[in-house]
Amino acid sequence: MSSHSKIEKNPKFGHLPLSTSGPLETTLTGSSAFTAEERKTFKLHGLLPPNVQTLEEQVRRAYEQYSSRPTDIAKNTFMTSMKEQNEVLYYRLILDHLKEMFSIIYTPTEGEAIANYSRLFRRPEGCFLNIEDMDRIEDNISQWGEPDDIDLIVVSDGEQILGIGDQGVGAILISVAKLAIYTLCAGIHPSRTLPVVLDAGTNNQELLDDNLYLGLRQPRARGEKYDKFVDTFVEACRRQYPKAYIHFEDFGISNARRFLEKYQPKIACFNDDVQGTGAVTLAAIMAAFKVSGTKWDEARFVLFGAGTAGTGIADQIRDAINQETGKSKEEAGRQIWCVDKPGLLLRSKKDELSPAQMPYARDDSEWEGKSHGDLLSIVKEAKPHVLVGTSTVAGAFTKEVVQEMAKHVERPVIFPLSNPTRLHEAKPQDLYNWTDGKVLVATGSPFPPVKYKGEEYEISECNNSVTFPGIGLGAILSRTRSLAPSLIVAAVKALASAAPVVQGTGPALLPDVTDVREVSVRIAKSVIKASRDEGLAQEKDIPVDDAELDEWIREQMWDARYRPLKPVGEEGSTALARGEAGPAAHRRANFRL
Ligand SMILES: NC(=O)C1=CN([C@@H]2O[C@H](COP(=O)(O)OP(=O)(O)OC[C@H]3O[C@@H](n4cnc5c(N)ncnc54)[C@H](O)[C@@H]3O)[C@@H](O)[C@H]2O)C=CC1
Ligand SMILES: CC(=O)C(=O)O
Ligand SMILES: [Mg+2]
Repeated sequence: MSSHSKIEKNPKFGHLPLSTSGPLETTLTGSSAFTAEERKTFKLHGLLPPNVQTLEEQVRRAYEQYSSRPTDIAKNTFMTSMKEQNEVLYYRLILDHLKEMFSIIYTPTEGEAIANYSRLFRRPEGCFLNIEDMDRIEDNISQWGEPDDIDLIVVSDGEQILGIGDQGVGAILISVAKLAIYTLCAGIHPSRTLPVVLDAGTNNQELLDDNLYLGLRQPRARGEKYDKFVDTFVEACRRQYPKAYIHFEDFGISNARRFLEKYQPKIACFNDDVQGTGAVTLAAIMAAFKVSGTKWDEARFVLFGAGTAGTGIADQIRDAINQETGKSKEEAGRQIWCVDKPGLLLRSKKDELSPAQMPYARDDSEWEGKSHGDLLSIVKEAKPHVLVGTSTVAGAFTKEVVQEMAKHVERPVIFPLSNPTRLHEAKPQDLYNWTDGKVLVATGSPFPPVKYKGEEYEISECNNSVTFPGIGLGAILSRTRSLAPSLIVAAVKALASAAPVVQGTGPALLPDVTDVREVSVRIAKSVIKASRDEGLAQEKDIPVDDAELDEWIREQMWDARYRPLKPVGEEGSTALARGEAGPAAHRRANFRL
């Protein structure tokens, strides 16, 4: 069997890096939406009931089936099967019910699916690499297509999945979910992507003891062997898919930033937890300050949980203060108080701090005679305008802490960002109640609207899913050689310019998920321009004119609709659902279990 989406000539732009229109060559067969002509061409009569349906009718039926599933995890499993059967229908169904389904295919429900991966498993989806088979990495990677076929690789080693820790091989599902978000929110062609898990073992005893666990049953590798594993993977990607942009997701605290610093200058890569989270949080803070009138030179920030995400956020805030006020980065860092397990980060504890935490360690002399071991004491002293949680400590923002903060600032900005929902540092409803409705809040996972004094307030979702799709789209279309920090700054500015918007009764600090496709265009445009200005863009045909650039981006965004099909005429094709055909789809379809 062979099927692939060809790179086409567009009448206006000529060659386009991504193909999103025109007929697909395919041998794939099946689905009630095949036209009468296609049924004839592909000899489908007798394999299908006679009524030809539209995609809209299929969506209606699929939505009824979805709605009949009794629990969120059952809905998630249904959607996983749907994706296997018909990718176009899967994406159309979600796009038509984006707000409702986002939390089913992404956080929080995807976290549950990942934790139960080896029990819910039906079919493998993605590329499984393991540390004991290092010699085979290049070969395994090469099976997913020709060098031009893959634009985007999402990879995780599963050590710190969302806030639920080490999930071993189940991490494949975070790579799969992030890629689905790329397609939904930025129109990245689903067949030109590759989800990867790097299985280096696991330290999750429950998984090691589970005889159904599908990953390597051994402790997580560290040190030289582990680094060689990641290096071998990156080098194999560079050789096999030289144009692909690599997104690192949910690596552990000791590795995430280390690899970002190692690879960022050399290749087009991105760490979502460090950079994506930092970018979306900064944009939400900028929007909040437009509402509260807080000035950057006086703003104070307490960041609770100074790990991968927390220090990524700290860096973005520090750089924003530096840009907005002209203060040095060192001076800017003094407006930020980072708190971790032992309390405030202090210089005297430097041996216990990571390199990412070091710039934020406070001088001990500032805190002589003052308590700095708990959040309440730190809030009392620092009097922050902004309090962000990336600690995985549910309920850490207590009534006392929040009310202490509200004593010192008119509009406390509070972002409990730990996922999944059950780990949030506070619930938005409580934050409203405790601050007389003055809080400006955004959360890591979706929350229903808050009811306060007879009004309803939408809660903005401050999740890196608002930023990474647009950044990725910009990086891919410009074929940026690397994602320099200035490209992230460009993305933040584009996002911040889209908020706040007045939504119902209150200001939304970030655009709603239903607008995120438009937001992605905006972000991608900024990233592409920045890449070109920095001399990093390898794509030669980027339009100079703004309106044309907009059109050029939109032309290359994949949408969930059926494209005409034409046969490639190979013998022996099997009956498969009608979906998008491409090399990755072909590999998925070819599994025999
Ligand atoms: N909303 C969003 O877009 C994102 C949210 N997150 C969430 O942030 C959380 C943290 O993720 P990562 O930074 O990747 O994990 P991490 O493990 O790198 O960082 C967590 C940090 O919290 C600290 N911590 C743990 N208990 C604490 C306590 N009692 N007091 C103070 N600090 C404590 C840990 O020592 C660690 O430094 C997760 O729940 C994750 O889902 C992460 C990335 C994006
Ligand atoms: C959203 C995300 O990337 C996380 O919670 O890890
Ligand atoms: Mg993550």
